[in-house]
Amino acid sequence: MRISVPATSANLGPGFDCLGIALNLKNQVIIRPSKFHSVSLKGEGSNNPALKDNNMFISIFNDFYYNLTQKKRHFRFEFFNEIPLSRGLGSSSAVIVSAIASAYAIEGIKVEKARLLNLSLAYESHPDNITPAVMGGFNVASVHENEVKFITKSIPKTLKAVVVIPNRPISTTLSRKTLPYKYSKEDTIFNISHSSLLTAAFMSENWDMLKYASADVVHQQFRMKHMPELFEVQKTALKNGALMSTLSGSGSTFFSIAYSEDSQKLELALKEKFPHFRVMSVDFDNNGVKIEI
Ligand SMILES: Nc1ncnc2c1ncn2[C@@H]1O[C@H](COP(=O)(O)OP(=O)(O)O)[C@@H](O)[C@H]1O
Ligand SMILES: N[C@@H](CCOP(=O)(O)O)C(=O)O
Repeated sequence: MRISVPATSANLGPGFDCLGIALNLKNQVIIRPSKFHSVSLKGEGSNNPALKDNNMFISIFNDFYYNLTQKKRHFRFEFFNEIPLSRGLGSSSAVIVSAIASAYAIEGIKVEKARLLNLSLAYESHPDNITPAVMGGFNVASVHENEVKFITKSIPKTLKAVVVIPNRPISTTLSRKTLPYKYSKEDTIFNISHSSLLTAAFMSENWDMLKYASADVVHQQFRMKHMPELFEVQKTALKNGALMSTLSGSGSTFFSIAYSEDSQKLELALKEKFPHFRVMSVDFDNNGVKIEI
């Protein structure tokens, strides 16, 4: 059985914990029953010993597999990872979603995407990464009475993402602890109105509105001040054709959207100015998690 799951960029500026989008940058895993437990890792994280000895995918998969079957079996796991760890591209959500989906799929049990999403919520309480990881596309997601309520919109091929990935990892859990405990009424109104405008812009494909609607005052400035070069990344992106440019999740990646015909110019400008960062143009993903038996 093979399963693939996309990277995700959460928040998109003002939509803290509720907006997210899926990228065609994927983790894949092949799982086969085996006499012994074994793991092979290629790509991102392959030189990280924790991923061999204490792998979050394997522990979530084993828990779900045991709860579903009451059996303990051995498997061979072959991981091919494209999503960098702890860079704000939803690596943990990708692991959670794909581990739960695999435990069901390997037993031939069908699980609806909405159910998979709600099972994933037990491991990540904010739904802005897990929803696009499951569904693909742009997503607005809220937790209402312990259930994720969401609306998905496909992204047309005329748009591309350009990501700038610094070498520095940032743990989402730690980064959330550095945010203010309280916000003023003005800042709250600012973010609610911008997040609503941004959602309407995606839904109506009014791409020229993204630049204004993607402004945020609740999290980016507090996170970016620990890596001030990111302010320069944002300025350079907006000067070179980005329709919007925001911190991806909790960082350290910076995420921009451009018309496909402008994305190469944007990628080159960012590569030239920030040669020490990884810069890539990436298509959007409109499928979400995919399972092949
Ligand atoms: N491919 C992977 N395999 C196993 N665990 C992973 C993988 N990718 C991420 N993780 C786990 O998720 C953690 C990163 O989560 P987090 O700080 O939320 O970063 P991100 O912003 O990438 O989601 C890692 O420290 C690791 O425990
Ligand atoms: N809304 C969350 C999103 C975290 O995304 P990640 O990709 O950094 O895990 C936050 O801003 O903390």
